[in-house]
Amino acid sequence: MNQSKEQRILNFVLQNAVRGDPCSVVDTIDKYCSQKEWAMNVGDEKGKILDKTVEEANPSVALELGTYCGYSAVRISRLLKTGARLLTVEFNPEFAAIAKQMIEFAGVQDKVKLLEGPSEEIIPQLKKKYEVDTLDFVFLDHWKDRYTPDTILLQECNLLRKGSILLADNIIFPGAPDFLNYVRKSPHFQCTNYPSHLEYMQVEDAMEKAVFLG
Ligand SMILES: Nc1ncnc2c1ncn2CCCCCNC(=O)c1cc(-c2ccc(F)cc2)cc(O)c1O
Ligand SMILES: [Mg+2]
Repeated sequence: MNQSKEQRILNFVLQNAVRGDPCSVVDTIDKYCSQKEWAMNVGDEKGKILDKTVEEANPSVALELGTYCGYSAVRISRLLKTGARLLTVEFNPEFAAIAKQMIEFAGVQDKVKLLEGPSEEIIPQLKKKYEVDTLDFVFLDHWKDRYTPDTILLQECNLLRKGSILLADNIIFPGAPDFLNYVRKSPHFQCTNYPSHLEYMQVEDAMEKAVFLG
């Protein structure tokens, strides 16, 4: 049975990156996906915006929606302080299996908890089942039409606190127009737009930061 693209990306990392070195895993995925096969990792240009936002948030507890191959989970967790943790949610079991191996190869498995399932099921479980009080940082990179309902769900579950930072990928391409409308119109969020480009392409894209005001 021929391999999936995600399996080919993982194999390229296992053969070319340095085990236990998150930066080399991130760079190796970018090398493969810019030279061999495009894939929907956040990529290095938007990844630098992600890095800056994670450093600004300096989170004790971070949530990622949409793990895919684990590129941004490795990218985020490499910046976390001692004792801090990232919960990352993946709906697709094949992607989750690849991401698990990617996270372990990068050596960040002690900082990352991979949760398999749809975001709308996992989010209501975070407090009781995953012992979360509030989230300091949330990276939205899953189904674009889930950004708004999940942002509302996070508020309903009291998972945000004054100053919680949300960062959303793909604001322009594929686009998340209802999310943009929702957070920019809401008195509960202070928004900032970061123009960029679609990963590995010269197509316009952007990220939106939305700080929860309580
Ligand atoms: N826990 C959960 N709950 C719900 N859905 C969940 C989930 N966990 C995963 N998913 C399911 C998300 C599937 C991937 C989401 N990301 C995307 O769809 C995405 C697409 C592009 C793209 C760009 C140009 C093109 F020509 C084609 C595609 C780029 C990106 O940066 C993207 O993030
Ligand atoms: Mg994305």
